Amino acid sequence: MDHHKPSTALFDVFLRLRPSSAIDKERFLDVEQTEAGEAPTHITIKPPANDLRKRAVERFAFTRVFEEHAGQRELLESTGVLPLVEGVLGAPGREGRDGLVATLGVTGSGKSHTILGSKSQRGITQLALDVLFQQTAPYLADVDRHPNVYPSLCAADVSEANLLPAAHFLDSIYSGDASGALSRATTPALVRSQSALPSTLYTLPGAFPTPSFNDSISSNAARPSTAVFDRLYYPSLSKYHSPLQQPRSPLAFSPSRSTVKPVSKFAHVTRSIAKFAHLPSTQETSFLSAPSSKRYMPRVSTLPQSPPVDDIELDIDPSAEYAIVISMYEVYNDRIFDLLTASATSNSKTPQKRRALLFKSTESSPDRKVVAGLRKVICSTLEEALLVLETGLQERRIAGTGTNAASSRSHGFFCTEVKKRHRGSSSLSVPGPWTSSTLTIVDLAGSERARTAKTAGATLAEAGKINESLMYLGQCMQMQADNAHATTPGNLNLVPFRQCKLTELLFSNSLATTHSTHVKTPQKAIMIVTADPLGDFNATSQILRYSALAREVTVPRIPSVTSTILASTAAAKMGGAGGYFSGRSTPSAVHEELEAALAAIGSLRDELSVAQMLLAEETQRRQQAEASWTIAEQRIDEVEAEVREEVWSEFEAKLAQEQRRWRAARDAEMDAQDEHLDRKLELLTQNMAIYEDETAEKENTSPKALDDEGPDHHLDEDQTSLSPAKPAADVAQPGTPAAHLQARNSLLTKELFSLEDENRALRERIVGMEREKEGRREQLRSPSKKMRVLKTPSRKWEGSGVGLDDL
Ligand SMILES: Nc1ncnc2c1ncn2[C@@H]1O[C@H](COP(=O)(O)OP(=O)(O)OP(=O)(O)O)[C@@H](O)[C@H]1O
Repeated sequence: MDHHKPSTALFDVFLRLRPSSAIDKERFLDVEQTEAGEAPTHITIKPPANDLRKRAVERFAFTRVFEEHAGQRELLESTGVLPLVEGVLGAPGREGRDGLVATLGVTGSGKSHTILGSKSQRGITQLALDVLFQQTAPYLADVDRHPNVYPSLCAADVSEANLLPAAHFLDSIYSGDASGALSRATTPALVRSQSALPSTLYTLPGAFPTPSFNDSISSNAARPSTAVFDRLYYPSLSKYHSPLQQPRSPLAFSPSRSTVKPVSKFAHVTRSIAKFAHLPSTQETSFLSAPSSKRYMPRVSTLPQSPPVDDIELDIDPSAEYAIVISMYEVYNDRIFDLLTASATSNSKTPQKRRALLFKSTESSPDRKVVAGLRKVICSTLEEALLVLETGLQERRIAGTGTNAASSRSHGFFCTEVKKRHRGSSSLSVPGPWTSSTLTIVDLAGSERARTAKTAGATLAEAGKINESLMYLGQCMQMQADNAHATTPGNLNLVPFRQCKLTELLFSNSLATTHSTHVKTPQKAIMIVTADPLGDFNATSQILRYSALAREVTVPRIPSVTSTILASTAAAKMGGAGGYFSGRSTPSAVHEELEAALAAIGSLRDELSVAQMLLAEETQRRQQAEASWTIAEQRIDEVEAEVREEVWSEFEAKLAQEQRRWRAARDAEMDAQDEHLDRKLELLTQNMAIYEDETAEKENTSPKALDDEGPDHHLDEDQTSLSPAKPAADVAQPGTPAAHLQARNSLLTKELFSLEDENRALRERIVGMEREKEGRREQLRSPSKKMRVLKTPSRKWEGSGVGLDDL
């Protein structure tokens, strides 16, 4: 096995060249040959002959360069993917280490081919899964047989995930019964016959003509009996089959040949089929491409088996128990979407809106960010893992562009989580806690130029987002390459990975994080840059510039005419100015300097065009933001008017209510005053009656005494109307009953006076309040004073007794 040499960079960067189908194009990329036995590490790119910008030849260094003939297995072995797989398994007694493999390149350069393979070749993802299952098979925890395994795995998950055993997951997707998402019923997908296919399927754009009877016969001819087929390819599911309902092969239909090209609307499904179904090369699609609400389980038998990896041996911890958990998500327009939960994996007839997930620290993972809320599937066999992978791929955003018929429009993340725990020395001992390490394989969307890719509308907008995220990725890659060359730790730059979701997801696990009790080793990462040596020079050179571990501008290629002009110009300048160029300057040195300058100008122009594109996107985004701002402002005005209206009517209602309360209180107080007055008058009247009675009595009993006092010595009518005190002549003798009565009379008179004063004062206050109320009404009628009143409702009108306070 060829293990690459270790590097201090966060990523080891490999370059893979794809065999080009374009024969009429000029090759611009050459691999520098090395001594026998050594793998190439450098390439040079030369601008095309008709390049008007006169760019220089550039030389790039990578960890290793794979030429066109390199196969999938060579890539698996020589890029360090196997050490990554070994890393996630963990050394004996040790926790595993996270690993990341990503591909980067221009659209159509072979990223998906490298990661996911083709119709006949498996990609790194399938190969890594195969190796992983082969190595762990004897040590895999049995989720179905040991009831405590599943709950313990769920409890150990730190990402708020929804964990499911594969059989349950596949059953929920392919059973055709949305309600029974988690039932253990027989999987109808396995018993569905050809006749069950919806007839509308054949009338959809991109669909094949109705299959003939002969087609289905012929396609079945070479297949083993259905029972054998299912035992072979669905071993984990066969245990759920009812003995009464023997499962049949998932399909008995192979589409006939068709010249109908699938339209881009269905391209994402078509692509998955084209890549994984074992169909003749002319067949572009199958029944799986129809957008039916029912899903059909892909056939494992149709997936490529090559290259084999049975002979690969890795170190494994024999004292450990393992569980393999698959999850998949995509980053689309800078948002994360689960590929195993979304609409495509739903049986619902109406498409469900996809919910974006967060990359965050969770309660159980405070020191490390994770994609929270993913659906994760526990797989016991390679077949289950491949079916889950296939299911997720059908959800991924793919569209046809001018440069690739099935272009990835999102960055796809395929995560294989290896859970590991110590199984205990004896069968009775308690197993240790689960630890977890993840191998993440990323298929990045390709950078593209709108002009070459001929994209428009939503696809153009997607391209903008893709290019933007790739530009940020480029900055991070350049920074990490510079750091790798830094001589002292003080010269290290901070990799600006928080600029977008993509870089955050790719880089955040590469940096060491510590926790009070737990130190996790940073992930090991590999970047495979893919390029077509006969493809788009500008786009490819740009990717190479920011992804290469090192770059240098080498001796430029000088076109003969330019060379002559430059030579004569230089000679003239040297001769005429007497050392315009220093004495050591020769014409060839001048040429080199000028060509280097031209090369720099060329590369600046490239950067400028990217910047211009980004600027156009930003301008468009700003205009959209401004439009929505205006709409929002209008809405705010409307809402404000509504609120004002509402508050005003509420205020008026409250005012009327307060007025009613105030009137009632006033009436009550006036009644109380009247009653008080009546009582006083009554008292007075009673006293007067007593006085009259006593006087009469005295007159009757002591006529003499009465004669002494005189005939006018009683309260006359004027006295009842509160006349002033009698003259001194009328004053009775002290100690006599008359004097006593006189004293009482004067007391009552005083009291009467004070009551009358009080009464007058009350009347004046009532009149004052009436005036005040009128004044307030006047105020409220004036709109300019509305708000003043509105602002002080609590002081004036709120609370039960506030109006009365003013009284
Ligand atoms: N090394 C290779 N050998 C054979 N065929 C290849 C190779 N690389 C790419 N191809 C073929 O080229 C075509 C485009 O490749 P692929 O879809 O992998 O590109 P991509 O970089 O993923 O593009 P995009 O970014 O648009 O998704 C496919 O048909 C693929 O099979």
